[in-house]
Amino acid sequence: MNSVLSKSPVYKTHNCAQFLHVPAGSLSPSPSNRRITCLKMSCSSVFPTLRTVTISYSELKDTNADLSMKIEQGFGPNGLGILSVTDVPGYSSLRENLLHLAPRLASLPEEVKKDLEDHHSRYNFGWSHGKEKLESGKPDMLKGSFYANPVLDVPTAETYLIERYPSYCGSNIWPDTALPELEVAFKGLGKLILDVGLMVAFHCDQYAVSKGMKVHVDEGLEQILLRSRCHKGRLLYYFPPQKSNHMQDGDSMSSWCGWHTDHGSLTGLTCGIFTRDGTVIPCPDSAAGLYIRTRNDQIVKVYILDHDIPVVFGENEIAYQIGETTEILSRGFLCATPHCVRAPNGEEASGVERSTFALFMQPDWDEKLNFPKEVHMHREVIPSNGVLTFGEYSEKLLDKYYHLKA
Ligand SMILES: O=C(O)CCC(=O)C(=O)O
Ligand SMILES: [Fe+2]
Repeated sequence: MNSVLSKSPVYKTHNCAQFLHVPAGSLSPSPSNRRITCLKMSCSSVFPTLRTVTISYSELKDTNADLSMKIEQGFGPNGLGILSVTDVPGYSSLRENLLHLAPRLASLPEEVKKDLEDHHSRYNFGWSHGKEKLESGKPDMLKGSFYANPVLDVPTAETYLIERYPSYCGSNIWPDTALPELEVAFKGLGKLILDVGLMVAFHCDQYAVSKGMKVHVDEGLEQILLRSRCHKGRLLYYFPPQKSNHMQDGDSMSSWCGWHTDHGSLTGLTCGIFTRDGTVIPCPDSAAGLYIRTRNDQIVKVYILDHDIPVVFGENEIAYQIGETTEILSRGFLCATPHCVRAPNGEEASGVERSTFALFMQPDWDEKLNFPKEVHMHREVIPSNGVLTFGEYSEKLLDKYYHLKA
């Protein structure tokens, strides 16, 4: 395996931040009706900041609550593209437990991390560092990722499926000896974000119905996600400036994570933590963090007002974004969210690391996707009958972007 690894080309993956760049014309020109304020950033540029739409956990779990307005403000054609869920029981400690393990994982000896790599899945299971590409085409050394399915350690035992869809059908790889806490912490947070995400999906379906869309009882977002074996968590660790090259690209908006839309259905995101030598610190550069491009082509930094102090969305909130597959299947009622992550700049940014977690909720590899006649994304991979399984669709996208087979 090592000899294969040493010769292996650099891959980009579907979950990777740099995988899909947003075509300029793909965003709706309609004006956003969200309240916009401006924040002066340390780099002397001014970016509008918007408060995320928030839904409390108790509202969300009430299946009789009409949350259509909030779903529309968050995910609809004029929405911001992100909403966050507050007051989720047990969330804060699960988040802290897992995010603190990211710097520890990243600082394990290289040979230990090598054993956690999975070339066959194009590094979509286990440890991945320097296997994905930056916008410049150079290997992405800025961050390390650890991928696992938080629900199923072995999604299938069928060899032909593992060969056909290695990025979904492979098995989890846990650092049982080097970092045994990781498995429990990863699964705990991943499953909670999934459970809350299913509730978000229920209300997305209700919204689509309220807009007159015919959603067959088995074909709504909630049911598609409920029966999927393809959910994938990604623990992200952004290396501090001196250990990476990002100072070279430091002035660009997407210096830590390029502009992209996620490929699956719904992504759950934690608010990242910033650390120096493993100790939590406030982020030294208010311009650093998650950015979103709105439907009217405005770039905004995502804030919520926490005790009236603007901070990157609340550390006790789970943010959700729409992925491309949902935009396609909902015929545009729910829109994918272009986003990127900016690294901190300046003297004080030295030694600053960022850790966060994303859960990519996506349809099962066997799920038949009926594409509409008019699609503005990846038209060339969709056959004339408009039907592909999610597994086929994902593999075609990997081939399209990378021309590389594992
Ligand atoms: O680091 C973040 O906050 C976002 C990461 C992300 O967008 C991704 O992994 O797709
Ligand atoms: Fe993303």
